[in-house]
Amino acid sequence: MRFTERLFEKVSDIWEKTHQHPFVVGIGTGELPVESFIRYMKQDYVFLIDYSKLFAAGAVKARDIETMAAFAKLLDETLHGEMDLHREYAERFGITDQQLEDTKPMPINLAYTRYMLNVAQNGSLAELVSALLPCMWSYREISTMLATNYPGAIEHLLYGEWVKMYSSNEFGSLATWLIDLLDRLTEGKPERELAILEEHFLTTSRFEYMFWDMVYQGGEWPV
Ligand SMILES: Cc1ncc(C[n+]2csc(CCO)c2C)c(N)n1
Repeated sequence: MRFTERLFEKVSDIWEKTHQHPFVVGIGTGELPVESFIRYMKQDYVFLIDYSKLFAAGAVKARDIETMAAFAKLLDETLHGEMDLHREYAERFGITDQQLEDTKPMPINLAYTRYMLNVAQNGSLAELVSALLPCMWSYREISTMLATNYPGAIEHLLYGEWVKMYSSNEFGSLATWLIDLLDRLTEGKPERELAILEEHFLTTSRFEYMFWDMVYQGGEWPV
């Protein structure tokens, strides 16, 4: 069995729970309150600033030029492709780029990015990829699930662009590249090392769920 198949099984419960989360379902039905989506966009924008640094760390840790170049492409894709989507949405809501950048991360957002940045600083390339992969892979699963289960989702005036971008083949292939990379990096690795990678994958899958819940519930600091 490929190592990533084992990972997929490990997180099946939390990913299933994510697919049923009212925020995710609300994007599909189009019934998500717009204030929740604005909160998500702003939090996600600052999330992506930190997240893109993980790709820079991946380029540093890579052992060959091809892998370095692929991480550099991911970095560029996030800062331009994906964050353009957020900037376009923000413009529709009358939010400036500066306001987006000045967003203060909520507790779960901060904990999630600090967890991954810590792995980026202290762990191996395989650890880094295990920690950052649920973000990319779970979005591919969520957006293709939404496009299949809610055929109108892609045309929705507000949330359609979101579903379209994340369910695109281009985005899907970025996740596939990382999945294949992790399988290559873990070939022949001892169980003691694999268990650490599995733990990172489960932890950040849980953070993904908590991120959706944070932007749905409010998720602010107590005072
Ligand atoms: C909390 C959160 N988790 C996952 C993603 C999805 N995502 C982040 S980077 C990337 C690929 C390259 O841009 C993808 C698909 C997100 N936006 N926000």
